[in-house]
Amino acid sequence: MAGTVLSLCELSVEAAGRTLVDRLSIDVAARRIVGLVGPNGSGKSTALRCVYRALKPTSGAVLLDGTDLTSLKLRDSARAVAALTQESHTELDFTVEEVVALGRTPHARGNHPLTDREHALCRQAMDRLDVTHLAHRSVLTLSGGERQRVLVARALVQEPRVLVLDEPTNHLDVRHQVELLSFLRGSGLTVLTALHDLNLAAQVCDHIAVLSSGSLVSSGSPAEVLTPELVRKVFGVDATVVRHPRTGTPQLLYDLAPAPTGTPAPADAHLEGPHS
Ligand SMILES: Nc1ncnc2c1ncn2[C@@H]1O[C@H](COP(=O)(O)OP(=O)(O)OP(=O)(O)O)[C@@H](O)[C@H]1O
Repeated sequence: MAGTVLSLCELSVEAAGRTLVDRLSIDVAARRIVGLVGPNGSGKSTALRCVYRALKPTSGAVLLDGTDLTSLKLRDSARAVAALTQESHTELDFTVEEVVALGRTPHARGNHPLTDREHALCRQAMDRLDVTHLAHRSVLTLSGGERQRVLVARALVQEPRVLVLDEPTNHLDVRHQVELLSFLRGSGLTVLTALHDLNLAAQVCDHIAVLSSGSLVSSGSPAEVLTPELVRKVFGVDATVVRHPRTGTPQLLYDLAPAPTGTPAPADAHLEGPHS
């Protein structure tokens, strides 16, 4: 694909006698956001691990600007690919600003202190992720959502060619979910992200790839991919697709199983209580 920065080419991962990812091919074009969705255990994190080189594929390759990542020195690929992973955490008693500054490590030469430009980059990333007020706090004292935002800030200061995010909205309250995804959408970054929330994926992703049991089962624009048939087949859930009234992106309304007979209808439920 023209303008492709990252390509997963026929990527397969086998472990413990199982195929976890099966000949997966995905292209991520420059400045585009590609979402990887699928049920628990469908292979999303495993595929992403190959991109940030925590895992070596059994076969196939990950290409960055056409070059097989495994042919690059680890330091060079670490500069180019920043990752926020399920395992991203720090047990060290560092302050928030120290952790954010660690994003410059792949670019550092020897023990040089950060330049003025790098300091400005760190400040900007902390502002964007709304963690400036936490700058001097130990990361060990942060809530899950605060820590997640610090780790995204760290990934941004890396100035990567590609940003790989595994469930970046984990732990985030709705405001910070919306802020993070709005920021990503306007950032011009090239992003490959696993997301569980299909409605957020529809709003933020240019392209969605759906994994099921390690295989790509659908790929295209959110409107092409997020159909009731697909959601039923892959997730086993009935859903109605509506259009977001302002943006027109598809949004899913999930059908819950019918409530047992005798359960009050949700609209009336608030009438129950000590005063009713
Ligand atoms: N090292 C391993 N050895 C054996 N099986 C593994 C290994 N790593 C992952 N798996 C299995 O591979 C499958 C895919 O896991 P993966 O974490 O990639 O799924 P996922 O789509 O990211 O899931 P989730 O949505 O729950 O985060 C799971 O069944 C998991 O148990």
